[in-house]
Amino acid sequence: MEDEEDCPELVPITDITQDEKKIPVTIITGYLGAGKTTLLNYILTEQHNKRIAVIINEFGEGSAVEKSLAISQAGELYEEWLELRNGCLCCSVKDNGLKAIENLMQKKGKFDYILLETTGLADPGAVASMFWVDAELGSDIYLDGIVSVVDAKYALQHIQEEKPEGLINEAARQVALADVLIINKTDLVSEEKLDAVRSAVSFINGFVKILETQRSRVDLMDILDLHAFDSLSGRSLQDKLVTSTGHPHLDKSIVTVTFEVPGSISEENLNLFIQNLLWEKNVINMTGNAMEVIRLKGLVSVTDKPQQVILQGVHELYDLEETQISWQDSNDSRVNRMVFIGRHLDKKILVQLFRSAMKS
Ligand SMILES: Nc1nc2c(ncn2[C@@H]2O[C@H](COP(=O)(O)OP(=O)(O)OP(=O)(O)O)[C@@H](O)[C@H]2O)c(=O)[nH]1
Ligand SMILES: [Zn+2]
Repeated sequence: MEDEEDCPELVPITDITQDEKKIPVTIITGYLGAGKTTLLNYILTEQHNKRIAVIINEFGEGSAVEKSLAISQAGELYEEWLELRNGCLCCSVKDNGLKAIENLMQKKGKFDYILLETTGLADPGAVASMFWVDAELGSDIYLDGIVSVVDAKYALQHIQEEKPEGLINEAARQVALADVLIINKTDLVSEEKLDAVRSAVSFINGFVKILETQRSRVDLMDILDLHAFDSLSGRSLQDKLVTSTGHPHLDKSIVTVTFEVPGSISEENLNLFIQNLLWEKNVINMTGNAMEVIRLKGLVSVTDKPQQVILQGVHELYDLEETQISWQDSNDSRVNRMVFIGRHLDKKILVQLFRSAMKS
């Protein structure tokens, strides 16, 4: 009979969702040696009012000992959760962070934020995706944002490095996926160099918020609680679209493309449009290359839906979510606003395809 007390019927579903506080996760990514661990160390030793759980990736063998020394101060590598003086929790792992997060969930209540460092060569998109595919994880935590750290001295070199045909440069990919970008080690470069890094980065990702640091010293407020994936309100996206400058198309590099098309699209056609792009990869540009979308964001008007719908995509995965805002209440008449970050993107073709998907 005890089981019946937990029966879902006894508790209104709305109460469950309101009571369950999901824990935000921020992914810290960036090229080898850019300053990710320095950032996490800084956060772990600063006084702040958050209880942050940090997962540090120790993939690069060389620096592993040095890092753990810095944090544990015991000179030992550890894989268990370690409680620090300022209330934070820390764990270093050798493989992917998923297992560490699962272990961490057993300590629920001891922390209210998770920071996850990916290895320097990791594709943060794959890590981000895991929050969408793992339903069990998804009920406890949510992805708040992706922070990328670049090395001011080597960023240009890393970003511009040519990869063999078909491969995307991972440094550029990390910039493309970032919600916040930290240009670290500014002490090592001239103002001119810093300018060049700044423009290279905004060329790739027209929406990224840029911070410039030494020793990864950031204001926590600038990197936490971004709600980059859940509260992309119609207004903020519109503001972004208005202020963004059109970036010229350049083959072989990652660029940002945005458009706005008034009207509505059926859910079915919207899914087809996205799937052709993300899954089938059969959308071709003028030079015959398949468009490759790394990051996709949108505010769409779906036929027969009174609410605004938010579209979020990272690589092959995407998600359509109805917002609380209905089109009637907002001052906007129905319009679709889309942002694509990726390679071989052609705005004209994307708009044409979207328009024809609206008609059919
Ligand atoms: N000059 C200078 N050095 C820095 C700065 N920030 C970090 N470093 C140094 O850069 C090196 C790499 O920093 P980490 O924080 O370990 O970099 P990481 O991104 O975690 O490196 P991986 O985990 O190997 O990818 C360390 O020796 C740091 O002390 C900075 O602002 N200026
Ligand atoms: Zn690191």
